[in-house]
Order: sequence, then structure tokens, then C-alpha cells
Amino acid sequence: MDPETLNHDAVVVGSGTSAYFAASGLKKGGLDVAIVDERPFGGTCALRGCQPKKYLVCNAEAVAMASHLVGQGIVAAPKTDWAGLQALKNEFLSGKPEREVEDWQKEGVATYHGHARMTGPNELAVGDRILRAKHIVLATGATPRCAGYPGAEHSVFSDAFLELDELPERIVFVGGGYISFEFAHVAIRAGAKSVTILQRSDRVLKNFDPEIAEVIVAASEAEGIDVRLEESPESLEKVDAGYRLVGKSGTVYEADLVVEATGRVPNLSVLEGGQGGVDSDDGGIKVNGYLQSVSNPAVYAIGDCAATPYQLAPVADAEGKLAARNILEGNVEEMDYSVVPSATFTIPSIGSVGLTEEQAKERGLDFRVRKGSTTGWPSAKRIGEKHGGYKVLIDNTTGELIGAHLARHNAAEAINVLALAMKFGIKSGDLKEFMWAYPTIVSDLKYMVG
Ligand SMILES: Cc1cc2nc3c(=O)[nH]c(=O)nc-3n(C[C@H](O)[C@H](O)[C@H](O)COP(=O)(O)OP(=O)(O)OC[C@H]3O[C@@H](n4cnc5c(N)ncnc54)[C@H](O)[C@@H]3O)c2cc1C
Ligand SMILES: NC(=O)c1ccc[n+]([C@@H]2O[C@H](COP(=O)([O-])OP(=O)(O)OC[C@H]3O[C@@H](n4cnc5c(N)ncnc54)[C@H](O)[C@@H]3O)[C@@H](O)[C@H]2O)c1
Repeated sequence: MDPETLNHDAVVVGSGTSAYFAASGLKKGGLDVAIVDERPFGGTCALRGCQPKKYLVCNAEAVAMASHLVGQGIVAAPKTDWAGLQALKNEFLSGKPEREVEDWQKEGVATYHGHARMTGPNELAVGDRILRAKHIVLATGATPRCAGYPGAEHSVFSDAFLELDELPERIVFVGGGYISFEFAHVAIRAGAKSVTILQRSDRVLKNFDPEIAEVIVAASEAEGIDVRLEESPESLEKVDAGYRLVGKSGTVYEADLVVEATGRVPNLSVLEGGQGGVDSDDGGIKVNGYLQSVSNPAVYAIGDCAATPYQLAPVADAEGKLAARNILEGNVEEMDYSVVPSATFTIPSIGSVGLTEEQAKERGLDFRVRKGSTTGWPSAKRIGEKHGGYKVLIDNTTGELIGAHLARHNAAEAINVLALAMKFGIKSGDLKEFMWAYPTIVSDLKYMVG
């Protein structure tokens, strides 16, 4: 029997955050839109990333806030009830994919559930259907990189950690990036007895300023997280009591759980067979500044699957919005990555935007650096914060910020203010003179900028 063929103006593959903004933009622009996903609708951020993770992080923060003041006005540190925490998180997740599908259908967007594969420049096979469209938006996200050492099949990825019914006592995280650090802080606050991070190179949190990353390493070690640099797994085996990981250094790590977080690679299964004429490499689907495939003008690629510089939810959102606009209006605007704030939800958190000091030097810019520790400041002392620092880079000619990096309580929130200042060219002198609500973490920014 011939497959059923269905025609739409635009088909979006993926139902994550980038797809959401692309599909809703295209629909608002009057197109007949379809959206396809092989997994439950909602994507990584909502179902397996930012949102469920933040439930665990908020619990860890509550425990940490109280723990930091034990003996200074707090009698005893609270303890995490892991099952209760998971129940709270699962309440948020329960029924979410079904509601997403209903919402799309109410909006008049067709939904298909199944694996999509490009079978021509304007065509996709989804199960026993063929979807044809003038425009195809690929928003297929990324999947965890497999480190590929003997026994790696005994390890799990971030999805499994988020769903643990019980918290294991001994956990090894492979990779010293965003996921390992955030989850290690959750695990140690929730009562894990031994938490280790193995980082292949001599530097963790490579997307952040090294001095700011150092603050987090110190804070992690002070809580008992063992951060091992220049270490990665040689082998992993199941033993009677858990797992035995042998590091390249020869060190043996005994664990009840090994979590791999060594980066995420673009999910390009939609291109298998090469019939779509869409060029890609290990970095993802190759696009021009308008987010249009460099080899097939009918295709746009957005979010983690595109060979663009970030794998972050707000970037995926912005790319989704812009792809819809460029499809509707005809390549009117290129994507602007000049101000992308990012946070790591460790304790304390990191907030970062713009250039690091290294990058500013490489570019030969004329700038000054304001940096220091925040641990002596009243805003740190009153919460018992023992680790904190900042680094702000200011252009000597314009007085504008070119980079800002914070590691302290609420840094992940405060960085948005500096990102806004960077985006709209507010000068450091004006930030210093501004009348901030006081005493707030954000009002401390005035001491950092000049
Ligand atoms: C644990 C974790 C925590 C994170 N925390 C943060 C954070 O705090 N802040 C932040 O900014 N970012 C965070 N991120 C990153 C963020 O989640 C991603 O950048 C973002 O979700 C990417 O969205 P997307 O739309 O590109 O793809 P996704 O949301 O991954 O959606 C892709 C969808 O495409 C579907 N798909 C793929 N191939 C096919 C196919 N062939 N056929 C049909 N369907 C297909 C998949 O099933 C999936 O649902 C986190 C990521 C992880 C893993
Ligand atoms: N707060 C956030 O915004 C947030 C949180 C989680 C994830 N994310 C996104 O998801 C992406 C993936 O996160 P991630 O933590 O997996 O990746 P990452 O790129 O942040 O870190 C991976 C780390 O693993 C190291 N590594 C690679 N192979 C290794 C090996 N064999 N042994 C030891 N170390 C090894 C790398 O050198 C790197 O430092 C991030 O890059 C980020 O874009 C964002």
C-alpha cells in the first residue's frame, strides 16, 4: 500500500523549546503548520532538562541556605526527602506532553507522533505517512555524547539521574561541565555520601571565566565534592557492591551510580540517508546567519541541532522566533549572538555574559577589569556565604561592559541585569549611579562596575 501523503505549508521536526517558537510564529503568520516528535511532546528543557532540574536545585538551595547558618541563628540543617522532592517534580511533569498536543491542536497545528526522516528536499517520512512542505524546520535537539570506554554501558545519562527513585550513596560524574556540577551539588546536599567529578582536562566549566570556575571548585570541595582534574574513565565494570571505575590515572572509584555528562551532540537522525540534501557535520546542521540550511533553502535548523554557538534554551527560543520570521518575511534578519547570558545552578550559582578576560585579550581590546571576592560583603555574611567572586570587564573607550562573570548567591538572577545593560549599551558609570532597590543582591552590582 502506498503511504498516505499529507501537504502542509511548514513542518517542524521536534517539539522542544525552539520548535515551539518556530511553529507558533509560523502559525501566527498564517501558515498551515505541522509539528512532529518521536518522543513525548515538550522536548528536553521542559521534560528532561532546565525545568525538572530546577526542582532539584531549589531543594538543594533551601538546604544549603539553612546549613550555611547553622550555629549562627539556625539550629539544625534540614534534610532532603528525595521521594517527596521527586513527587513535587513529577506533579509538574504529569500530563504535560498530552496538554502540549491538545494545545497545538486547539491552535490548529497538526501533530504527528513518530520518527521523521527526510526523504527529499521538501519531504519527510513519518511512520507510514509522507509529509510534504514548502518549508521544513529542523529542531531535533541534541543527545548525550557517549564517552565510549569499556563498560560505559553501565553508566547513565542526565535523564536517568533526574528520575532516580532513590539517591545512591556514591556517585561519580564523568565530565566537568554544566550538568555534572549542577547535579553534584544537588546530590551532595540531598545526602549522597560520596560525590566525585572526573574532568578530562585541567579545567572545569570551560564555558566560564577560569577564576569564576575556581570559586565553584572551591565551594564544591568545601561541601565534600571530589573534583578530579586530568582524569577520565579507562574502564567501568559491575561488581557485587555497585560499580568499579578505573581512571586513566590508575585510581579506582567505587560507585553506586556513574553519570556521564561529557557534552551533548546534535541529533541528526532526521537526515539519515542523505535524501534531504541538508549538509551537516559533528557541530550540527550547517546554516547561514538566517538559520537557513547552506545546501537546501527549504530547510531551516534551530536550537541544539544547528551548528550555531550555544546549546541553551533561550538561544533555542530566539532561533525559533527568528527562523519563523525569516521564513515568513524572506530572510530579513541574521541571528545575533553578541549578548547571551548563561547560568550554572551550582551553590553558589554562576552568572556570566559577554567576553571572558582571555577572549577580550585575544581580541586586543582596550579594557579594564574589576574583580574581587564578595565573601566579606554584608550580603554574603548575612547568609553565611563563604565562596563568592566577580569579574567585570569594561571597555576603556566607551565605558560599556564587555563581559561580566559572577559566582555568588543569586548570580544566576543578577546576571540578567548586566546582560540587559550590555545589550542596550548602558555605561558602567550610569549603572553605578542608578538608584537600585536596597539592600538586594542586584544593588551590589554598583560596587562591581566602577
Ligand atoms: C539536564 C539538562 C539541563 C539543562 N539545563 C539548562 C538550563 O538550566 N538552562 C538552559 O538555558 N539550558 C539548559 N539545558 C539545555 C537546553 O535544555 C537545550 O538547549 C534546549 O532544550 C534545546 O532545545 P531544542 O528545541 O533545540 O531541542 P529539544 O528540546 O531537545 O527537542 C528536540 C526534540 O526533537 C525530537 N526529535 C529528534 N529527532 C527526531 C526525529 N528524527 N523525528 C522526530 N522527532 C525527533 C526529540 O524527540 C526532542 O523532543 C539543559 C539540558 C540538559 C540536558
Ligand atoms: N545551566 C545551564 O544552562 C545548562 C545546564 C545543563 C546543560 N546545559 C547545556 O547542555 C550542554 C551539555 O552539558 P554537559 O555538562 O554534558 O557538557 P559540557 O560541555 O558543559 O561539559 C562536558 C565536559 O566533559 C568533559 N569531558 C568530555 N569527555 C570526557 C571524558 N571522557 N572524561 C572526562 N571528562 C570529559 C569536557 O572536557 C567538558 O568539560 C551544555 O554545554 C549546555 O549547553 C546547560
